[in-house]
Amino acid sequence: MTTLLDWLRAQTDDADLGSVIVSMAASGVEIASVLRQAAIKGQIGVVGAVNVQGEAQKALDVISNDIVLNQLGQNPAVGILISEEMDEAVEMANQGRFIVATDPLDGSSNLDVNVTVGTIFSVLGVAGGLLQPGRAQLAAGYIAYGPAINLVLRISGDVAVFTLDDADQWVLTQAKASVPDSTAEYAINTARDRFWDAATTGYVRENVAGETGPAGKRYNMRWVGSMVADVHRILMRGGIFLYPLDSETRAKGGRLRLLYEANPMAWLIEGAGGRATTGRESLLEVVPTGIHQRIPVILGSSEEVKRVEAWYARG
Ligand SMILES: O=P(O)(O)OC[C@H]1O[C@](O)(COP(=O)(O)O)[C@@H](O)[C@@H]1O
Ligand SMILES: [Mg+2]
Ligand SMILES: [Mg+2]
Repeated sequence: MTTLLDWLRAQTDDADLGSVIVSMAASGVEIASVLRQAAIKGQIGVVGAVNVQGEAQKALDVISNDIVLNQLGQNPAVGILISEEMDEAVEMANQGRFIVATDPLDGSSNLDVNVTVGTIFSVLGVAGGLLQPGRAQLAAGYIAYGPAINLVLRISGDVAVFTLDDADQWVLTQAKASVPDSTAEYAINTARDRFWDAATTGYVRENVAGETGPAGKRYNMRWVGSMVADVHRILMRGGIFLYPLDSETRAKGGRLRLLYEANPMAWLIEGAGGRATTGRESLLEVVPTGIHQRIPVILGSSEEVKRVEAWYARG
């Protein structure tokens, strides 16, 4: 049995970097426990309400953020925390060498219906400043809270998958996740069809045409609505995920966040042999202009991502 600590020791000589990942993994164990019992404790679907003990109830997004803040606050290696749930970057008292950017609870609209959600994180060096391109990441990962609880990690080599056991230990269950180059499965919110640009519309129409279209094969569509769950499926068996720029999200720059959704997922997908783009440039090359910047995201099996890029290159 290979544990998370065994794997970290083999992956990096930097014990501080390893400790940041251990802190995120510990946050995941705590968040998993909160999610398991949230309905019992009346924490599902209520914000600003008061529970039976008369305590103010906090949304699970906020509870998850507090857990990460507390775990990282105890780690001397962490200098700065950027979170979807906090307007400003927080300078940690320890003034450590690492920045962590996190979406503490991704897919939270799925909580009410007991569908997989996750925690996403990216690790950068403090010396590079807050606005570093994804290519500068030192490590990235996510925790998927599904039927099994998985921690998926990449430092700079292979993408590894761990599963939480009954003793709250992370056990390595896949040493090298690999995204196949080709796929017949795509993920996009098709209810946004009327807002799409020509490239997205063109690509999806070809897929819907299946074996009668230019792709010459039948496709299937899957959309969980939790990026973590959709990306996990792609890491496990291939596929493509699209949250493109559309006429409704254009003014904001997209839907998903660059620092703590797009970049860590792109880092993992590329590490597993896949590809990640905005449609017009490599996601990992984008230099952020703000910590909560949004970005179009297209990632997954390389042949499919290249097909979308070809559509964008047409105009
Ligand atoms: O509501 P839509 O258009 O299906 O968007 C779903 C996307 O939004 C997200 O839920 C955004 O994440 P948060 O839940 O962290 O805000 C992604 O996980 C998911 O891919
Ligand atoms: Mg999210
Ligand atoms: Mg979130």
